[in-house]
Amino acid sequence: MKILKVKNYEQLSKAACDIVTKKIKNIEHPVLGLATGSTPEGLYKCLIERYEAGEITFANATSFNLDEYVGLDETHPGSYQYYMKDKLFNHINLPAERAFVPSGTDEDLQAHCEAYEDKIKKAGKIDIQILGIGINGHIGFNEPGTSFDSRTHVVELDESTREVNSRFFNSLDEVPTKAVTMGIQTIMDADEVVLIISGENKADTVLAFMESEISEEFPASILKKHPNFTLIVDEPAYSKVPDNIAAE
Ligand SMILES: O=P(O)(O)OC[C@H]1O[C@](O)(CO)[C@@H](O)[C@@H]1O
Repeated sequence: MKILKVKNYEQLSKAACDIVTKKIKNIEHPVLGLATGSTPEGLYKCLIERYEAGEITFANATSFNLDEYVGLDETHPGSYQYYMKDKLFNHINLPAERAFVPSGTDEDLQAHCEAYEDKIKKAGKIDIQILGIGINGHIGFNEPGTSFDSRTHVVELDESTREVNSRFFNSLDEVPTKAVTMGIQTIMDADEVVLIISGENKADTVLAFMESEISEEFPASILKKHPNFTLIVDEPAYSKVPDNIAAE
């Protein structure tokens, strides 16, 4: 595990943007694994700026998003399809037919999950997977207790996750109870994984991550076993980690 400690959210977004930019420039047909939530917004702004400046192109890229709420389609402002269009896809030249986000409205969600895995396989592999983390250690929507062997599947969301994410909805009642998410094994199969964590409200989560044994009770802990994993964390998020916890 490599840890990149940076001062603030701006530097965190730039550090993640530099890593993704390098991949895009060095790989002929890059396959990007993308995340939603508040944390990657700065990364997406930076990628848009570099695209607009002519520094990078997404013409040969493919992307796969981590997750989507069950029951929300792309017209719902709380859906991740809407988020991705709004925050990134509408502003770059990534071909729409290669910008994959799981569907939360497919009639046969089980078949959809299997087809999503097949699409990733067909694309080769995910070259770089961007991740955020939930306060309970979830990655994608893989809540505590999810098998490390899991592939894309339908999950029941933890109440704590629904509460935290209710800020994107008018009320808690509107937050779906289920989601489709890439599995933990799907994430671990990526060539490179970058976890970005920012802000004081994630300080307990970062401490729990740093102290965690590898356990399905704290899904992100498995990332410590990934051969090419970088944690990018800002000072407020790292503020509770004592000096005696070694950062490799
Ligand atoms: O960046 P945020 O908004 O804290 O979200 C953290 C994580 O939660 C999710 O949005 C799912 O709840 C993940 O996809 C994301 O990485």
